[in-house]
Amino acid sequence: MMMRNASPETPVADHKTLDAFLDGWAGTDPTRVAVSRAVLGVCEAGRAIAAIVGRGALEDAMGAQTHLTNAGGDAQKALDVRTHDIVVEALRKQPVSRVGSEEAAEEVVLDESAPVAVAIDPLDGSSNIENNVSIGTLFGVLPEAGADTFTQPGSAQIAAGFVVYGPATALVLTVGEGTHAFMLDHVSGAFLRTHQDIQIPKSATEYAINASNQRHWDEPMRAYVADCLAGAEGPREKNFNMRWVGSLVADIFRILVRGGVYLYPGDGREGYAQGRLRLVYECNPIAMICEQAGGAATDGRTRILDIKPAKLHVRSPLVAGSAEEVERIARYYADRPSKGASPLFAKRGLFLA
Ligand SMILES: O=P(O)(O)OC[C@H]1O[C@](O)(COP(=O)(O)O)[C@@H](O)[C@@H]1O
Ligand SMILES: [Mg+2]
Ligand SMILES: [Mg+2]
Repeated sequence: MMMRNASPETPVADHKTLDAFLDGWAGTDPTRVAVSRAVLGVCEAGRAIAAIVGRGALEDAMGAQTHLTNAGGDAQKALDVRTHDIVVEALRKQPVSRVGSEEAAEEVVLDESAPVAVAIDPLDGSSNIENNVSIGTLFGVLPEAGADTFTQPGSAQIAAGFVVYGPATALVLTVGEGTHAFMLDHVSGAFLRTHQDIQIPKSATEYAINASNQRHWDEPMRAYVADCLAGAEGPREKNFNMRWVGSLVADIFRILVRGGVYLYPGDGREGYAQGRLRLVYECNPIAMICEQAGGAATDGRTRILDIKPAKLHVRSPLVAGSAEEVERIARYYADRPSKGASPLFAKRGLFLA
């Protein structure tokens, strides 16, 4: 992992506690104190969820279908519903006005006099719950703005992060001053900083996409991936590797460590015109984390953090990770019509290298 200002005076893994980090950032500023407490609330929930996930199939309420669906039309699994309840109860103890959750059609109002709100995906990577593969919790902290709270653009976020329940339970966090990672010490219960001021490598030789949807993708994405697949003999003149965990948090953690791009374009399947991911509690937190780590995030054309959501559960395509690669993909979108596949367009990729 590359570190900004790395030098003998700047430790890369100072093991500072999350509490000390947040105290240092917040000081006595009332909004920052509330943001810090909201983050600590998510982490309290994260500790509880990590303990459940760590027991795997020994736990009852995990990957079983509930026969319920969420606002996005996804079938809810037992752990989706259980983690929603855990995060809401943890945030109820903090100065949080409302929670906009993937697993509740309407926002959950807690205390309208509180200064900040939390947008959250309580359980990211639901298809991996029963597979013993990393899953996570994704969140953004927004200023309270009444009925308009969750329709603020992502640039309004004061903090964003995710907890990934993998071999280690890790918190990736930004409060607008770089992106940092903390590992959960399961013995003490503390989150300790292990990655200070993460910098995503600018260029990439690895991409993450669900390639089984290739025939449904829009034309710019098809052309981009075709050029990557052509490798050293193609217009990019270098070989690419591909990884797809199927849990956004795990794919982004890898990109923070070694670079690359995460891709979920709009596609031709019914309901997928804007891709699969939700703007407010998935794309926006990831975009702030990536930008604060020197990376970038767009919907292919527009900076994610500039998009004004029409409502809480709207979807958005996502292109996130290494800055130069995200910019290159934006050129594929700028140079191509948004619809229609043609071998001519596939060739035009040659001119974009
Ligand atoms: O199943 P697909 O189409 O490959 O999509 C996988 C993507 O969907 C997600 O699972 C969506 O998140 P949820 O699990 O919270 O619905 C991402 O974590 C992941 O990157
Ligand atoms: Mg998710
Ligand atoms: Mg989810």
